[in-house]
Amino acid sequence: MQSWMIVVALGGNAILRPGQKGTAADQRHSLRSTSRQLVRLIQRGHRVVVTHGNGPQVGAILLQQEAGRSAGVPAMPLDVCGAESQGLLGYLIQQSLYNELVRANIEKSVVTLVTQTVVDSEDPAFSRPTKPIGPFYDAAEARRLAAETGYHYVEDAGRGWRRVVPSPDPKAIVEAQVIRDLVQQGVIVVAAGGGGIPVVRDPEYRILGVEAVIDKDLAAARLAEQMHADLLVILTDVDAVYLGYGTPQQRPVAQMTVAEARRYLEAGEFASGSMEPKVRACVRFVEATGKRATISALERLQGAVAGAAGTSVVP
Ligand SMILES: Nc1ncnc2c1ncn2[C@@H]1O[C@H](COP(=O)(O)OP(=O)(O)O)[C@@H](O)[C@H]1O
Ligand SMILES: NC(=O)OP(=O)(O)O
Repeated sequence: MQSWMIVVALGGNAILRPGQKGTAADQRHSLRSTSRQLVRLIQRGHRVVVTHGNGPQVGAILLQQEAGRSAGVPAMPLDVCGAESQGLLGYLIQQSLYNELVRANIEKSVVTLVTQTVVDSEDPAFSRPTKPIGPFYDAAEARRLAAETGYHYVEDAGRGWRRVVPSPDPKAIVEAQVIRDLVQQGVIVVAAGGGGIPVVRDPEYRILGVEAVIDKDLAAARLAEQMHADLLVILTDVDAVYLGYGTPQQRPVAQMTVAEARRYLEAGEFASGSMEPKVRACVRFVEATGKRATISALERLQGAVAGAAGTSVVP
């Protein structure tokens, strides 16, 4: 049996299902089946690093900051809210994985690491917010909120209007080496949640948090690259990447080379803000390492790792 180091990026539906409000119980419930799938990988001898999105959660934490203002509670900036979301989700994932490991009679430690991701302070993304976070609003409500707060709202993939914040490109994961050391020791690590807390370097090489939310798929690719992972797995709510998605001619892609993926990206086959960053993340990882990356649904995780389900991106 091959033992791979695998970075698994969990999509939104691994934590919250459509129609759920986002209570702790909702998130615990969804995470139970997610953890079962991850533990099956561990049973097969793979070493796993788990990363996850935070869009709904960091948006909710921001709203809680604003609600607290009237009670005189100081509001925290977006980087601190990102750190809070790593703690919130890391705790739920870590506990859920722990319980599934106990159920499977596997003795392994699980830890969550508060993780920082270096971005470029000159990244043009800072003046062009694109990352949707928090709840969905109807158009009128979004217009009212925009006028009231000065925040930016956009229509998100036909699902409603959401606040958008800057999303700079992740350059490096500050804690990558310690994550790798822990994984080599057999520890299951939850890291770089929400793409990691965005930080910039000053001329003395110190780091400082900045107000943004990083795309978790692009950050997962950086993490996988820095960890020398054997495989990057991006889990979402579709079984594969499709060409002609949403049209009567749509067809799943079982495998694409980096060159083919680039051609499809240029042709606009993948919606920006959803499938486009996932494919781009895979291209980055495969190009940098010569290894394979795969995009699939949570329920197909075992098949996707084996290369028998989902969409594989290969050199
Ligand atoms: N070409 C495509 N093939 C498959 N899915 C696509 C494509 N283009 C856009 N999508 C959309 O991408 C969505 C997954 O992106 P997103 O919701 O951002 O993922 P997650 O929250 O799981 O990270 C799918 O539900 C699908 O509607
Ligand atoms: N940070 C991030 O990409 O979160 P979502 O996947 O929830 O949008």
